Amino acid sequence: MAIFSNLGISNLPIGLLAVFLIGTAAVYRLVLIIYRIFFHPLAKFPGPKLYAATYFPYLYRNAIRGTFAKDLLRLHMKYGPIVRVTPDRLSLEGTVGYPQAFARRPDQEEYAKIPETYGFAKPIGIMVAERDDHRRQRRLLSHAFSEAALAEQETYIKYYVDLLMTRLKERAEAGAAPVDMVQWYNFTTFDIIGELAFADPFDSLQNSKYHPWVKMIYSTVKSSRQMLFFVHYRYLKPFLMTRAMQQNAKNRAASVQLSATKAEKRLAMEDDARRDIMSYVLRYNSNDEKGMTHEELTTNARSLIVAGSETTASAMSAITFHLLRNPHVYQALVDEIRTSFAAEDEINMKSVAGLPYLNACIEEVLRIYPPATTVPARSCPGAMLDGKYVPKGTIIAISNWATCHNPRNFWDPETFAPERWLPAAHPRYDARYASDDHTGFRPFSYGPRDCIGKNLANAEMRLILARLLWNFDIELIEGQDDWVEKQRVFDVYEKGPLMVRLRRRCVA
Ligand code: HEM
Repeated sequence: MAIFSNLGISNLPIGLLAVFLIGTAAVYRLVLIIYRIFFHPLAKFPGPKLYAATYFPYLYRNAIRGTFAKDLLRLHMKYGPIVRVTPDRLSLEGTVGYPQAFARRPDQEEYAKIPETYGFAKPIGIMVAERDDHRRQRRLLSHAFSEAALAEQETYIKYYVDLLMTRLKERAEAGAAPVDMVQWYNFTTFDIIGELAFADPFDSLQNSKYHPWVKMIYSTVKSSRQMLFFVHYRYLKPFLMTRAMQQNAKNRAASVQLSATKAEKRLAMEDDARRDIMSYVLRYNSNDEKGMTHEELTTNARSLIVAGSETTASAMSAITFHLLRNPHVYQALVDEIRTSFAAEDEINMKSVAGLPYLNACIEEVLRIYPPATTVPARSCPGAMLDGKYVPKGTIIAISNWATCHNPRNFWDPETFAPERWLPAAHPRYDARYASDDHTGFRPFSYGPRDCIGKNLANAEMRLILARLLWNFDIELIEGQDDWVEKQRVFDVYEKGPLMVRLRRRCVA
């Protein structure tokens, strides 16, 4: 109350005092809004005024409604490659963001990761570590993702792709009832990465059902996103925090615990005959300051599972959807796969890497349906972007979705056209796509923190797709045209089932 007596208002009646306080708060908000819209250093960047004035529209659409990742296309089409989306946040198209902010910046301060956006309290682990710590961990992990390591891991990957084929053949033979491909791709990618990171698959393919941890993972990612809303609007928590959100938050805690237990189990193993990701890290990990700490090892094991499964399964689900909706593309890919090999056992990671149309289909799905719709945000160190100064501490994030769907960057962007990625010498090359601007197409991000698992992801996608189309004729069950359109995004796509009918192909 000393403050009130200093202001000389301690003797005001309580009602008047309340009016005074509310009035002061309202004037403060008004002045703040005017400042943010007209005088803030980011005022020179275009965007809706409401977004510049308050965090609410961005946070509500992003964290609660899950529509913001796709809304960004409209904003970028209207305002250009840089749009102000909150008082202190800019959304960038990849055409500006990748070359100007994400590229290597030797001798300059980096655009730093923001641990809270991942739900991390501390900068531990490769995803959020600061520059030097990141470099050390990345160097150690990169042994496990080299071409040579990938070749050694093929045995594990092949085992699960074989198992997927077996399970799908069982389904096809049991009367061609429709199957949900989202679920089967999830089973496969989680089993593979579980085997590679923990030496412990989730046995989803074995049991033909979700492991509870895998089932939880989507809700744990969603929970991290939703909680960001309540960081800004704590007082709305009792009104907007639904039972489902509370359950998501509990799932997140359980999932962190389970992955720590699995990682501990792997670290306790003495099996140096294994050639999984951990075996490489441990082989090069020393006990001096260049190695990874125990906490980093366990945190990274979980990060690999989250980063390496959902993303690849999303891309696989979407490629299936787009192929089946575009029969001429489906047929061209089937023809390439079925004429390139004499027998199924010729299909391996090396032999599929050279199939141009298959590679073009994968590039195209990563464009039209980038598994990371928005690349994790960074904090600007104070730098020029597109000729304008962006102050230190401004949050920037690149929208892959807006970049890849903007007709300024890609001709006929809503059409699934693998032809745009073919070399001019290919018989299916189509010159209409020659004007596409590929600068902003970086589905695996760019620079020193780009995706370490991109070779693994591409290898998995090529192998699964080639084996699938070798073995089956596939048909989309009707009534699913809006499968992509209706998906919301909470960092990852909220995918519904993708129902297809599989028929075993008759091989003479
Ligand atoms: C289609 C599949 C995938 C896509 C589209 C994808 C995309 C991405 C993106 C956009 C990033 C963020 C980079 C940044 O913040 O600048 C990332 C990081 C990362 N990804 Fe992937 N990813 C995929 C598969 C995988 C796989 C299979 C693994 C490994 C098992 C993996 C492991 C990682 C790791 C460890 C990071 C952090 C790298 C670092 O900070 O140095 N990803 N990925």
